[in-house]
Amino acid sequence: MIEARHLCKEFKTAVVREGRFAGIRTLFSREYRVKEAVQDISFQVERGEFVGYIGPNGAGKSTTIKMLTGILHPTSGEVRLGGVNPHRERQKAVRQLGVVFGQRSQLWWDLPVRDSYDILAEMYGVSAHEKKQRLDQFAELLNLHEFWMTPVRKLSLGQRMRADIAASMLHDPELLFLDEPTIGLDVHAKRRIRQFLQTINREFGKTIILTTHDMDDIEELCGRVMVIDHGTLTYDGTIPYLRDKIGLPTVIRVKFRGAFHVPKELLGQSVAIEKSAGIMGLPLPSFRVKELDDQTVTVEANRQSVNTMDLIRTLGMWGEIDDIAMEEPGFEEVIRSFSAS
Ligand SMILES: Nc1ncnc2c1ncn2[C@@H]1O[C@H](COP(=O)(O)OP(=O)(O)OP(=O)(O)O)[C@@H](O)[C@H]1O
Repeated sequence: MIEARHLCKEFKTAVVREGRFAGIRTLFSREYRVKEAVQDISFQVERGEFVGYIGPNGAGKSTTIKMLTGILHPTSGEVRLGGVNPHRERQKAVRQLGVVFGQRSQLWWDLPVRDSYDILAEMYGVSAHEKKQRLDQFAELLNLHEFWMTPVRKLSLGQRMRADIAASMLHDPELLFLDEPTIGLDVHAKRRIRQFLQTINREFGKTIILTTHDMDDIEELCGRVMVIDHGTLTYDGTIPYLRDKIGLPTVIRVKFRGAFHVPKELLGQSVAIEKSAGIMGLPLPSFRVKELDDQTVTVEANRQSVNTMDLIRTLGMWGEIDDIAMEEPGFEEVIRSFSAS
């Protein structure tokens, strides 16, 4: 559905001069600074995928999305959306493409929401019957009825986002690009938008690319995640694989029944697991005792190197285990650690 081949984007900005008449001297300056915002990015997205596109501020996410949607011309490289080049065949590309920028609305500020849909339907050649059918469906899924007749400028941020997402889907595109659609929204509004996106992906088979700083969005919605940093793609795969690759420790809380004994000197220390057959020359797998109280011991272990059953067996030697809870590292932590590494 999407094919990006060796995409690059450079921005040239004039070097700002200092001192007297700086503004005028800058205007006539021939000195430029080149920013390589996106450097040689290639990937493919299949029909029906839900892909998260994430990275730190200034990494190049919006620039990539703008190139994919045909808004920005790449300095070099090529994009194909369902076989169509969005820069050369703009009209054909926009028919199969919906775009939502969280920071900017595509609706008419002073018109009631419903009127904006009438204009968009006219622009995209959507028949009255199709428009009604789709709007009925979206109105129910996104609860648009509550602000149907309200001018866009009077909508809350959550309402505006819902109205914008419905607008982007009015011509029934196969592909939806969303740039920060949940930015600034409360938990309730985020949930509603996530549910809608899930429905159009799973039930209607739409392909979705989502850019967000909200890691819960990514974790709840995306089967695949692409990480961009300093303009280059640093990861492309699933979330569990990314977690494994980083190897952040899993936190394991063990509650004991009755008396148990953990030598106090082990607190904060690494404890080796005496497992059956270690590999010659390699250190024994270990875990770290993080906290200790009357009933529970909290330990950290890297599940890449530690077998959970071996770990539980070792903890079982300290007392009778009543309950075990495991906490995987949060996705945000995984990404932070990935970018730092
Ligand atoms: N029109 C432009 N002219 C010059 N530099 C630009 C332009 N647009 C973006 N940049 C620069 O390109 C780099 C990538 O910007 P981009 O907006 O794509 O990042 P981003 O990952 O979307 O960031 P954020 O999460 O903060 O929105 C940044 O260093 C930015 O300053």
